[in-house]
Amino acid sequence: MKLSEVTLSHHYADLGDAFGRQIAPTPFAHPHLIDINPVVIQLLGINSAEASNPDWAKLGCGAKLFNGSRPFAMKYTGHQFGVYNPDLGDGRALLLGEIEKAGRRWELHLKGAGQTPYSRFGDGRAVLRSTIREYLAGEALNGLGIRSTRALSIVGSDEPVTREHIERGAMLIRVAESHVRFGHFEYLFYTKQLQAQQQLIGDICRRFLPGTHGLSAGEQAEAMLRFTTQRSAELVAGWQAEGFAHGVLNTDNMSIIGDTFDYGPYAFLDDYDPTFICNHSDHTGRYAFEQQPGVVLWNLNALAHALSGFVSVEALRDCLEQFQPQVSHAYAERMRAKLGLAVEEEGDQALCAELLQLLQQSQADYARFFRALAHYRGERPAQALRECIATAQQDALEHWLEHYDRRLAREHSDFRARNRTMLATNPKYILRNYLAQKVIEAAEGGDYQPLRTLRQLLQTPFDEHPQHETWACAPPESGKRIPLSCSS
Ligand SMILES: Nc1ncnc2c1ncn2[C@@H]1O[C@H](COP(=O)(O)OP(=O)(O)OP(=O)(O)O)[C@@H](O)[C@H]1O
Repeated sequence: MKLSEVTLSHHYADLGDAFGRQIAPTPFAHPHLIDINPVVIQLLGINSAEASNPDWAKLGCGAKLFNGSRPFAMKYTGHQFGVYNPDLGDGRALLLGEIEKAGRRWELHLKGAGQTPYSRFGDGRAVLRSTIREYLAGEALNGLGIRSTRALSIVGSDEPVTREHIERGAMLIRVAESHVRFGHFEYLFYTKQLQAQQQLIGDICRRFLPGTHGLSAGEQAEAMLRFTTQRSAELVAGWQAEGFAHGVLNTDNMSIIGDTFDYGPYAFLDDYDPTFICNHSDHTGRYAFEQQPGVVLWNLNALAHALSGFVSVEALRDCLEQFQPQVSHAYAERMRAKLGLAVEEEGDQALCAELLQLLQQSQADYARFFRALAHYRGERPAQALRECIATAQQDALEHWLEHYDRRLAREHSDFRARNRTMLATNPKYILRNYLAQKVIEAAEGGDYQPLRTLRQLLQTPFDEHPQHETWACAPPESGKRIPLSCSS
């Protein structure tokens, strides 16, 4: 499809006034295209050659609208750091509409598009820094097989936007199968709009749970909660296995379809530190890395409560009780794959726990250790692994390797097969904070090539790219733990 042939439909705006307001974007005066995502272009069924279409700069900032576009600010609320906030909604983003491709409907959401009725005191803008971070993170998580929103484009401007410093405004077209958050249901529940809530439950069911067609409102609400619980469990298991800390797991940042949603002060772990807090506004560690499964369950409780007009307490409880076993199962599966274990055994959890303890005590780089483990073939000394581990923990490493050797001996595959699958499971390229920072600084100076290179590497994070070896390094001491705030 050519860009000029793209026509959006907009089922969400058709749901009615209870769900938000139609509102025009406030475009940039002098927009320029910073990057267009070739993978997402294809996903949407747009011809690859259209990547060079000059219209993207205008389309990516609302200066020109896609055919059929009906920019719409969605109303939602949510629990932020455990406290209910009734004043949320799309304060700087607009749902433009959706494109259907191969039976899937992709919504386009323009972030940074100016003020809306839900902006409160905000300027409705996003800055280049946070836009790049969101753009790259969506690709990084997708590349690792973890559900996430993605982005189609980044458009920059010369418009000054005041944050801690003066920065430049940018916009991003976010793409997801749904932008509905837990907070949408909380809003309709706390404002006692149960009929509208039923409409939204029906809408999610129609799109994602076709088997629920014809069921009662209560049955549909329960099916939706089961679906969201399962998806959220898989999601958080993926984060824990790949070392991703979200940083702001408020219920307005929780997607009903289990996508990673809203990238603020997130970080991938460098050293394995389960207590890691990536958000410097999180003084109590509510959203620390190791707290994520518990916090996601807390959020699911908030969602369940919001559905209590339709579902009995017993059924809600039953749904939520599935969460912990679902997380354990999904996490164990991912960790077995990371360890190169095809067969499931009872002692695997202990093997994994022992390793994580070793990595933590050693302050070892999480991603690099697993990548090195893929090349391990029982050699002594296990030099590449020893180099990942602190001197004081070398005996513990030896002990763990003996355990691992015995375990590998019970696998059916040989080294070559294990090496191949482990290299396709343990990424070589990680979106480390210092890399994102490097790319942002280049972009702020007008050089977008590092951004495009890193985006490409993250889209195929398991492949070797010898010409880009430096992007696969662990950070220097000075690049670790760059503190980030929510300001975006
Ligand atoms: N610059 C801003 N102008 C207006 N509203 C804003 C601005 N920044 C954040 N908000 C609003 O504050 C609330 C919380 O913001 P948060 O940072 O969680 O979301 P966001 O990054 O703006 O958007 P999303 O969750 O869609 O990714 C939301 O209602 C959001 O729309």
